[in-house]
Amino acid sequence: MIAEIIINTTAKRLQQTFSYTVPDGLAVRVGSRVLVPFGHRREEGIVVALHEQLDEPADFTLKPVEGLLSTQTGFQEEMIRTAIWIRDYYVCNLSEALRLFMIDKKGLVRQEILSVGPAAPVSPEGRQLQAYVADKGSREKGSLVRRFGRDLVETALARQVLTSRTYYKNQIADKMEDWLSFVHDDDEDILHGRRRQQELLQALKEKGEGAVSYWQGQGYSRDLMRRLCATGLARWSQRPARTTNILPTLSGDAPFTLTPEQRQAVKVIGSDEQGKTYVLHGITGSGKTEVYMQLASQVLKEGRQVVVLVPEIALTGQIVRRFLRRFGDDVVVMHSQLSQGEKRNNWLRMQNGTSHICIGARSAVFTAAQSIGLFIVDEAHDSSYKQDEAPRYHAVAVTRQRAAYYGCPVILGSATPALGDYYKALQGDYVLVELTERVGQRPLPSVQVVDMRDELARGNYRVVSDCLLNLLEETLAARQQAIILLNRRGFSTFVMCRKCGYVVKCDTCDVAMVYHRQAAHLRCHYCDAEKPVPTVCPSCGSKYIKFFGSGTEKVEQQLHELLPSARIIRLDQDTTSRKHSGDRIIEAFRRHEYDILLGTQMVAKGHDFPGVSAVGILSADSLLNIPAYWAGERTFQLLTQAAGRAGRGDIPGRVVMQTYAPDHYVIQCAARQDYRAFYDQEIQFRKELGYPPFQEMAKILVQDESEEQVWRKANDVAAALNSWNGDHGDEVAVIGPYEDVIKKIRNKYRLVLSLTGKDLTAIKKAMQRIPACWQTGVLIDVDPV
Ligand SMILES: Nc1ncnc2c1ncn2[C@@H]1O[C@H](COP(=O)(O)OP(=O)(O)OP(=O)(O)O)[C@@H](O)[C@H]1O
Ligand SMILES: [Zn+2]
Repeated sequence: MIAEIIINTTAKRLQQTFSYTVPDGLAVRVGSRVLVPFGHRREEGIVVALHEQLDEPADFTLKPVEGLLSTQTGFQEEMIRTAIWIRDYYVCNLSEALRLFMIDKKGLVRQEILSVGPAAPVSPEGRQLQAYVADKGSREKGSLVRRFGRDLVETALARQVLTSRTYYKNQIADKMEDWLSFVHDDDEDILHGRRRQQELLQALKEKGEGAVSYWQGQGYSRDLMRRLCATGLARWSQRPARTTNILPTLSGDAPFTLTPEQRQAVKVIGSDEQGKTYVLHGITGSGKTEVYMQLASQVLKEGRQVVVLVPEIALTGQIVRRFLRRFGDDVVVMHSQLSQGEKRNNWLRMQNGTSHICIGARSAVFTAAQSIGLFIVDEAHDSSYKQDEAPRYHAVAVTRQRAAYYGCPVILGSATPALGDYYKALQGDYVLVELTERVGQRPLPSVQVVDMRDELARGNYRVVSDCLLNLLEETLAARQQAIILLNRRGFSTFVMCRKCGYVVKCDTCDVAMVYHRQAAHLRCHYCDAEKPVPTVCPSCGSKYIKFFGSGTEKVEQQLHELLPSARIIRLDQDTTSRKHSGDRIIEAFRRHEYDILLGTQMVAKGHDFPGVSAVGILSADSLLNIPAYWAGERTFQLLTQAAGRAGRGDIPGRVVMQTYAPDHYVIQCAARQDYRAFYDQEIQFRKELGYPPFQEMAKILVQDESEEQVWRKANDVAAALNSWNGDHGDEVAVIGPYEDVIKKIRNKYRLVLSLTGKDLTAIKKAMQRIPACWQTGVLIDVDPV
């Protein structure tokens, strides 16, 4: 048997496959991680294909695969296929794509184990060393070197007093947890008079087993459990831990009786037989989560697994908790704050089928599995599903690839579906399923658009309009809660000298620095560099330094002045940098320990706070002015989602949207929360201008510290692409290079090239082989967002 192997490295020149023979008896399959000789070294390889023999006879002898590594965390064939698709679609290395599926990327550890050799020692020290090894058994070389010194150990090896063998293993320790399981209750009588132990035994019998921490939560002490185990009726053991950092209250949570629309959605998606993609367009508060959960439980009954993607785990703790409450131990939660060992445990639980639901942010799309029966992408329009480093994949696209293999459906849930997804649903490529009403016939909030130009004309220079101030006062008086959205953090957005016009910029990026009052410095939002707050102009020395623009910090201060009794909490990158802090802020607000939640787009992410009856959007058009074709779509989504946080309890919601462009169709449609009207208008523009979904797009970013080099590199790329394009009937529009919106970040100049065409498959394939595209500093981004 011949194995085609890819070396686990990102070096471009090693991206081809290499052939090795497979020794008899070595259980190598497609997806195995193996150890192979490579040059003078040993490397980790991944088997991507197996053949009976070579296609063409080789003019050299093939080396054999030396051994299997980490049989547990190998790849399934489906993963290899998906990785190959990612390489071809996103133009990256195969090993980069394969690494996405790996839980222990750098797990390969070399170990030299020494045992007693055939030769007799000559020196007394040698005798001592050999006797020690004979007594203790084989030892790791390092530990013997520490004890006896390197010279002695090396000499013993050279003289064969000791022999050595090399092992490679994956060095990630399993994190264990204590478990309690039921054994039998035949001679239950021995518990006579010990009521609590009897109760525990009964509970155990019903549930079968559970983590010790779970039983503690049920009110049984560890001591009691130990005593029960001493009787032999129950067993105490250790297992790889399941790790959910969001405290699970494992108490059961019963399904709701579905609304007719929810029932219809469950019926349509639940009877899928062809593995279609469903756009679940449900307005805010229409109960999409319940639809997900009932479909998930159907899939579980068939013994298959479910993958649930959520935008950002810290901000979407609520949906995670709902799944945990309903499905308990069957859920693993994947997020970036887990340790390697914890991630590995979760990964293994999915791989061996101990758990059936994997819920997590973007990268959870790569979870291992036995057999996946459903993929759910919540808030599928969210931009966090796109990875912004290589490979620049989109989780929705990966989901569809994997689902095609498993023949299972994909649900793209959102109140504001991505334009491209909705288009495909209308075209019939996807299936559109709609929830048009809020649960409990609650109305959508009423929205008032405030023209900030009028405010200014009336002499109100504050960030908060009179109209919003009134709404907030009424809300607080009624003991309700409010959310305020401002998509800009910090205190002031830039600092300028009024005498000479000097703006304080970052030293390494071509952007103005933002004043952070609490931290008392200026900060660059691109590289996080800091500078002291100037008191005189660094350029002309005048003292007419002025702070312009308002961020969340400033609004917080103004609100305190306007509403002195209000309890206000801020949610933005600055207040959520510490572990779990985002989740804590959100939960404290839910418990009504605060009246106003103020923050960046984080406040608009799927939260379900029944106490919120008012929402204020301070600058509805801030995103609209970004020079990108998706600016309108992003703005509509943000506004509609933010507005949708209001009125999810018993009191109808009210929203104030402040803008300088009240007549803009995006603002108008968002105010009416009319997705379809927005879609009809926007799709028309996209069609006229040839943007996605009518054309495919790719962006190439070229970076270099030298302005001259960056132009040279970018021109090389452009020349190569144009020449390919010319040979192929100019089927792709190659635009650029031109300067990026931000000319320089972290001292690197940035140029952009953009490619558009009906079908970019061919040019992408060519790019894999064009050297100019693989220069350092050249980043290829397919379907950029
Ligand atoms: N059938 C039902 N009966 C009663 N309550 C329900 C039902 N379905 C969902 N709910 C409740 O309705 C509320 C809104 O549901 P959910 O948060 O799932 O909405 P959503 O569609 O995800 O909204 P958004 O897109 O705004 O995040 C939740 O508090 C949920 O518990
Ligand atoms: Zn900077």
